[in-house]
Amino acid sequence: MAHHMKTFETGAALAAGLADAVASALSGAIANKGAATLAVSGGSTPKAFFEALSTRILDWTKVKVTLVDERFVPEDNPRSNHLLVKTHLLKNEASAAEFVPLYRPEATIEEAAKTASGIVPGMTEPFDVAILGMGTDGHTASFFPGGDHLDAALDLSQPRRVMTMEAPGAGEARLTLSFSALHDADLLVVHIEGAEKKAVLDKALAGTDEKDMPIRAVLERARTTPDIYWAP
Ligand SMILES: O=C1O[C@H](COP(=O)(O)O)[C@@H](O)[C@H](O)[C@H]1O
Repeated sequence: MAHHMKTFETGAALAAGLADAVASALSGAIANKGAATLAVSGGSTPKAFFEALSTRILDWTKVKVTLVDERFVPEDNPRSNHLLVKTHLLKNEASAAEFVPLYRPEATIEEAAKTASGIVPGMTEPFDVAILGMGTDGHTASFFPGGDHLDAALDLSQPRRVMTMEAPGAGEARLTLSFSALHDADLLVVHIEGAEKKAVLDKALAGTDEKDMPIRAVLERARTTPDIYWAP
């Protein structure tokens, strides 16, 4: 499976290195076409990276930020990925960025997904940067093993869109970008930390069943070769 492995000695070094790479990619996109798009993941892993990226100097007024996936909960819920991004990324230099949330206060999650599909960046052309995480169950974005819409979410013939996902391991119902909206980002990163996640990655790399470990779709079929950022 094609990928570029980028290993760092510490989480702090990884956060700085990834922030530099993302800032450079965003600046390049702004120089080339006047604007840039960034999709980021939630969870516990990205906090230090977000803090580092928030200090990088670039024209953040030209950057649209959205989420790779989100729980169907409002922004003030402690489990909201929007809250995480607001707390750790949308500050310092990056406070000038425009954030476009996946969550919409619609009556149903299906309506929220439809509304978000018409608003969030990355639905008409590839993201400049997409940062994926990975759970210890091998999920990425909200592509969970056993997810009710997993097949459609991983189907690259499907349009770029925001989808709904429910799965036994997901907790709340989820909103997620489709794989078709993520796989061709100009810079595609999988950010993982710790020995446990490295073992999960090694297991994913050793097999092919995407339903068992959906991260394999990224490792095997993404048009952009992913950079895997890892620190112990
Ligand atoms: O549920 C989620 O988990 C993954 C991984 O999170 P972590 O806490 O293990 O870093 C994350 O990539 C995803 O965005 C999030 O919704």
